[in-house]
Amino acid sequence: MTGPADAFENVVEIRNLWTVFKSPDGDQVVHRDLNLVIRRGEVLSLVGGSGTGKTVLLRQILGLEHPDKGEVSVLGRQPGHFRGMAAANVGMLFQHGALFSAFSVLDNVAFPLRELQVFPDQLIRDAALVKLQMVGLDAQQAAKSPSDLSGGMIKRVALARALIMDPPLLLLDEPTAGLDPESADGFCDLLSGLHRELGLTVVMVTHDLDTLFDLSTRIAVLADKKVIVTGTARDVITYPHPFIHEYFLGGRGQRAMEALHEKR
Ligand SMILES: Nc1ncnc2c1ncn2[C@@H]1O[C@H](COP(=O)(O)OP(=O)(O)OP(=O)(O)O)[C@@H](O)[C@H]1O
Repeated sequence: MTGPADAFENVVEIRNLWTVFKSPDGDQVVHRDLNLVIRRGEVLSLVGGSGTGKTVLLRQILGLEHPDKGEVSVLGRQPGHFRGMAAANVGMLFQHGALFSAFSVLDNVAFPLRELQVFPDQLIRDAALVKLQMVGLDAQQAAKSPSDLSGGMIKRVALARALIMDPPLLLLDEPTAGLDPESADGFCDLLSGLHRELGLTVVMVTHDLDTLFDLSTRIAVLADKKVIVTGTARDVITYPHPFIHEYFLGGRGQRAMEALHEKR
């Protein structure tokens, strides 16, 4: 099956991007002349210190924010220009799931389709149930309220909602944050399977090195207000930069590196 992403080898193109936040204390430059291309089918992870603008970049790809200068294009168009169909092109898994607490699981997943006011309700419910099944949840869980779910289940429901319109591009903000190691492993396995089966392009922000090494096909490192290096885990780890040295070769990085060696 071919889809909208098949026509584009570069699913996301970010060219000469500047992001500046104005405040009474002066302007805060977050991105300065940042460039990044995300190719079809890859799992590109964004890594960087706190406040380097990783989440802002995801929001710009989604079209929720716009750069001060430069260009972001998704499938050849500016993200804000999907005319209400953004969810059909880009699915977003927010850090804390962002479910509506007053809605059932099923209604949360169905929400983006209902918003379109195009499809009959039975079809929408069936589509939501199929997506819940894809993330390992059954009809019994569909009737529950988000407050009855574990952290891992909330992430799964939020993922089902992000995928409801079969978007070719999926954005993940800290997908395993707050999960215990077993749930985090299970969620990584699920993401990895869906990436393969659905042929998704994925952009992920994560601070968790296990998740990073498990899922990424390529890593982009943000420092000095731009992308300083992109490549495989091995490529970026050997790039000479103080942030990379501290991040990957400090105590926690060493442990993750040992785990990476054990896997191969
Ligand atoms: N709407 C906004 N108005 C003003 N400043 C903002 C806004 N959104 C983000 N910022 C600032 O931009 C910087 C980058 O924020 P962002 O959340 O993207 O960082 P991050 O790399 O995701 O950090 P972390 O890893 O800690 O989540 C931060 O200093 C943040 O305070």
